Amino acid sequence: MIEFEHVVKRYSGRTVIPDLSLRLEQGRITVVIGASGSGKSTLLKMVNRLEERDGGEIRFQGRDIRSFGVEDLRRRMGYAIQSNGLFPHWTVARNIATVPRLLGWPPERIRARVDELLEMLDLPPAQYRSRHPHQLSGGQQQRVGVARAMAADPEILLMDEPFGALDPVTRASLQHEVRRLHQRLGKTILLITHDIDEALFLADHLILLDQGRILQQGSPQDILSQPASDAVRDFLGRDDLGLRHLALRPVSAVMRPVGDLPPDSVDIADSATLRQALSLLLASRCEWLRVCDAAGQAVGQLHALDVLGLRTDHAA
Ligand SMILES: Nc1ncnc2c1ncn2[C@@H]1O[C@H](COP(=O)(O)OP(=O)(O)OP(=O)(O)O)[C@@H](O)[C@H]1O
Repeated sequence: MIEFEHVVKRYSGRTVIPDLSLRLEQGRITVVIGASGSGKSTLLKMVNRLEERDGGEIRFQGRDIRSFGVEDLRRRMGYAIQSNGLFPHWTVARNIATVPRLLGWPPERIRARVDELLEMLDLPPAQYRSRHPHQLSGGQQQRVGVARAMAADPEILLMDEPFGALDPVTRASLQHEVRRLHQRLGKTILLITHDIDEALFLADHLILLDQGRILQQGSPQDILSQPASDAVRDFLGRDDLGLRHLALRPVSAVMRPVGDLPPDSVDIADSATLRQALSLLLASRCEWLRVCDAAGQAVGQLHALDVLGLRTDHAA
């Protein structure tokens, strides 16, 4: 859906992106991760032409992005940024309605869409529709920023560190929200972050950027299991590689059928990751976990060695 071919970008004669080629596939979450100054925001802004490239070509739906009117292009691409960019004197509803109003949607349709998005993002419309941004928490403001980016049902969502300014708990909850929305709506998303755990959690396709060049790209699993260089290993945090692997696998992938369990076993949700399972085992000092579904029904069980990928007969 978006292709970069030998793209070059310079600022005042200084090259920040020397030669970048990549593809963003339809319906996929592509995450670009890189250190500060590696060119992530520049890459993203070249997609909606907030920055113009100096060489190469960028295509959207097979056409050079310069062949679209800038306004048309931006309406087809939702844009959510770290500082959320909400207009302080406008209500939440008006902020979300920015693009639909520009597109001349009838008021009933706008109202229905605003309410639908507020519901989707866990902000009950009756309570939040008429508030102003300063009457919201940081996390709620970010949600409204995401709702606004999605309002006119864009073909692609561009997200520049959308949860950057949030505390870890709110950040984790919004990451889950984005995953859930993506599973439900199947939108193409390009998200930028410098947080490796966020990148591994959200990405279908991960691009590691360093000084405007791609160090490696692929699925999080592929990159973790086959880092292409020491630079990539450093990027992934050498000492935490194993734990990051565990964070990508759900307990349901390795659990055994329900059977007899010692009385001190502890419950874990079937949606939890092996990393969470390991943490729970360490904290509770038990050997066995009972895996339960959302209704609390046991659906399997897990021994500590299963979590570590070391299942033996001894633990059977
Ligand atoms: N408008 C500009 N004028 C001049 N230089 C710029 C401009 N915008 C960015 N740069 C430079 O281009 C390089 C890449 O910047 P960019 O903002 O794309 O990086 P980034 O990876 O998004 O960084 P961060 O994570 O800190 O936001 C940096 O060296 C930056 O100083």
